Amino acid sequence: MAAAASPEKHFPVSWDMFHRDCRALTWRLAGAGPFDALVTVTRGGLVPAAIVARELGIRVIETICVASYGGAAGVPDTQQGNLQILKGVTDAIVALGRGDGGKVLIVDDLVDTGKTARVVRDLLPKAHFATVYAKPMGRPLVDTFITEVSQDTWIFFPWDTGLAFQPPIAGGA
Ligand SMILES: O=P(O)(O)OC[C@H]1O[C@H](OP(=O)(O)OP(=O)(O)O)[C@H](O)[C@@H]1O
Ligand SMILES: O=c1[nH]c(=O)c2nc[nH]c2[nH]1
Ligand SMILES: [Mg+2]
Repeated sequence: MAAAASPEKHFPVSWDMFHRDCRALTWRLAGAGPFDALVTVTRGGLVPAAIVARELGIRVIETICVASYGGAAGVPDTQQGNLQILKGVTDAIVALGRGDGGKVLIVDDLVDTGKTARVVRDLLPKAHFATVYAKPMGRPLVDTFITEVSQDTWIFFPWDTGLAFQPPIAGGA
């Protein structure tokens, strides 16, 4: 199944909300550890990974670099294309993620269709997958998340947005 072609609902997330939700995620993860390494799915996973790693005291951090959404200039990247792994993880992390003597935590900002999570899971099948937000299609692929939004909702992260004038509701906005 594909992602919602043109998400109807908006879920804007402020920096404060995001920080609070990442802390809540960490509380939920505390019982699932301890973790020997954290793998963050770039780029969206980088911000929650920094917060979760700080809270859980994880210092071994690796990236898996994946790209799949690419929109036209000036609009959100709501269309998912072919998923590309631009950089994988080291053999040592792959061994840990297969359950060889340690525990790996994967962190991403959200799971939507689950396409990204499936590719990362195939690489690290025994790792614990955590996202801050989840949509129904991708939810079965993650072990821990904090907030679920509907499939036709687009989540707007603070690093993708800024303050802007909002027309009054009475004007038909
Ligand atoms: O469940 P899916 O439908 O696969 O979508 C989820 C992925 O999409 C976004 O990443 P994106 O590929 O847009 O790159 P980015 O992290 O660099 O923004 C998001 O950060 C997740 O990694
Ligand atoms: O900023 C984003 N918001 C979303 O809802 C989403 N889904 C996939 N990729 C996404 N990126
Ligand atoms: Mg991403």
